[in-house]
Amino acid sequence: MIRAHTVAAVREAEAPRLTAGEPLMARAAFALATRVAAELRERGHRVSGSVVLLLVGGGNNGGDALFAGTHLARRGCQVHAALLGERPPAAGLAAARAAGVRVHEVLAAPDVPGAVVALARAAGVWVDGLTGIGARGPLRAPLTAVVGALAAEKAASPDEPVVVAVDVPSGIGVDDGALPGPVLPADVTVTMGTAKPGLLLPPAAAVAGRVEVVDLGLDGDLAAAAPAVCRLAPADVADLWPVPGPADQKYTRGVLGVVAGSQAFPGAAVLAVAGAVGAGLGMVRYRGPEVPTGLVHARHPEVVAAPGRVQAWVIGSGIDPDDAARTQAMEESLAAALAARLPVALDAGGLSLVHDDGHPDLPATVVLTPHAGELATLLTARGEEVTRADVEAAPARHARLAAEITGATVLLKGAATVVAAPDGPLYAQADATPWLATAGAGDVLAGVLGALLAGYGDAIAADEEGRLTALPARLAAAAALVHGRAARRAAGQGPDGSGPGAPITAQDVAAALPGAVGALLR
Ligand SMILES: NC(=O)C1=CN([C@@H]2O[C@H](COP(=O)(O)OP(=O)(O)OC[C@H]3O[C@@H](n4cnc5c(N)ncnc54)[C@H](OP(=O)(O)O)[C@@H]3O)[C@@H](O)[C@H]2O)[C@H](O)CC1
Ligand SMILES: [K+]
Repeated sequence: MIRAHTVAAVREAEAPRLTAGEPLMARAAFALATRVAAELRERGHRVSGSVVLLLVGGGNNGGDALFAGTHLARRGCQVHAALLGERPPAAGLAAARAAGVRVHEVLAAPDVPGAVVALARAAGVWVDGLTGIGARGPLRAPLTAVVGALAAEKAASPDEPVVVAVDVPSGIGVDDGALPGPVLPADVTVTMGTAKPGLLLPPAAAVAGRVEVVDLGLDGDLAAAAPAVCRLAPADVADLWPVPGPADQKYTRGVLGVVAGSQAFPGAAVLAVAGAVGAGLGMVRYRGPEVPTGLVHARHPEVVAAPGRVQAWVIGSGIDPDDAARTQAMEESLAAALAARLPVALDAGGLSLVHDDGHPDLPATVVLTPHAGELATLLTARGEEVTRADVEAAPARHARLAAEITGATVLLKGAATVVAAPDGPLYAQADATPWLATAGAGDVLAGVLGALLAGYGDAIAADEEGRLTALPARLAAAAALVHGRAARRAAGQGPDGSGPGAPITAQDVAAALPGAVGALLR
């Protein structure tokens, strides 16, 4: 699992070590230089003779870049430092000059962006050491223009320069993942001591590239600080996955009640059920009208269409809130779940059940699964004037707001999926593929989540002391990881999303679930 800590937590962890004179910056700079050298080699370039450009800000972020440039110069790189801070870090500058780094006072140039781009055109690696955790707000002039010009140059360059961000891409919202202004997208972010929330949270996560965490020896101090954002890795999900044993039967594996689909949208019933059975569970009880029931049975004859004991519910996929009969069925199953303290996934039309405070203080065992538009509608219905664009610009903040207002856990779907509960860390999962943006994919995800909730349903229902209140959020993040991995698998991409992929349908994703789960458990 990747754990990300806020700027305040990092400062607090660093302070005693800096006071004790620990060489944190030296460690950081050496690791940064090592990564830059590795990037050169991985692209078939010799380190010696390669041209590296340092973009140097006025603080210690720039200091990291300068000391790293010192190491690279000593390894034979031709290193250029563009000084872009009013007061460049003196110690780093002296060390860089002594090692033969060529220093350019570009702030004195009549055309600062032009001067930087001219240096960048000659360099194979650009090291973004403008601002790190000390940045306040969007980048100020002239960095805004410099970064904009470099981003355009990178996009247009046939040579594909590598951008390595120091600690964070300069200008992102370090603690909230916002993109308040222009940022130079990184191929790799070498982050010091611990990951930062902005490297995992959308939209900024999309410009961080591959994140490499440098061990500065802060783990002990940071362990005391609860992480602000977590990202589950496959191994974490494998540890969570309810794998059956010899003593298991369908009720110990988990039975899921599915209230999805309607005469108007029968397919959603098939897809939600397919997501559940593909993820693996004891049994599905499908509750719905004749047409979707017939379709479900045609593809999943093992599904039971009769009422009975369940350990979790999926409610709402493919249901229009204006459909009175289906809305009544949704209300009844939600009421039954709450009365029995069973976990629930509320998807699509099911979200309308929390548009008013008819269910005040929902437990965190209720997991809402909106996309940005549905979350904007929900928040607006609950008195927060919010648009889809607002949610997309700050997904984590709005997911947390909805969790606080409703009491439920919120899984906000998107290119990166954010999970927020009223308490505890945010989760930010980036396991999907753009091919997953296809009709019905959300229905399948609801089924995967339902299967996981059913697997833990009895334990959650029996959890009087609240020891498992953090579990639904973790299961939601796990469902997002498996759903994304199944989509990559179905699209013919690597587990890391590599490769161009190919068109997939929601059913392809469901069909790839057993393989994706099996790959996790290996
Ligand atoms: N603490 C340590 O020894 C270690 C730090 N690490 C690295 O250092 C940075 C944090 O360094 P810090 O000096 O605290 O701050 P930054 O360098 O990130 O940024 C401050 C400089 O940036 C300017 N600034 C601030 N906001 C903006 C903005 N919106 N636009 C443009 N420029 C901005 C600021 O100028 P001021 O005039 O506002 O002072 C400073 O010049 C951390 O990220 C690590 O990279 C080591 O890695 C570990 C040890
Ligand atoms: K930076």
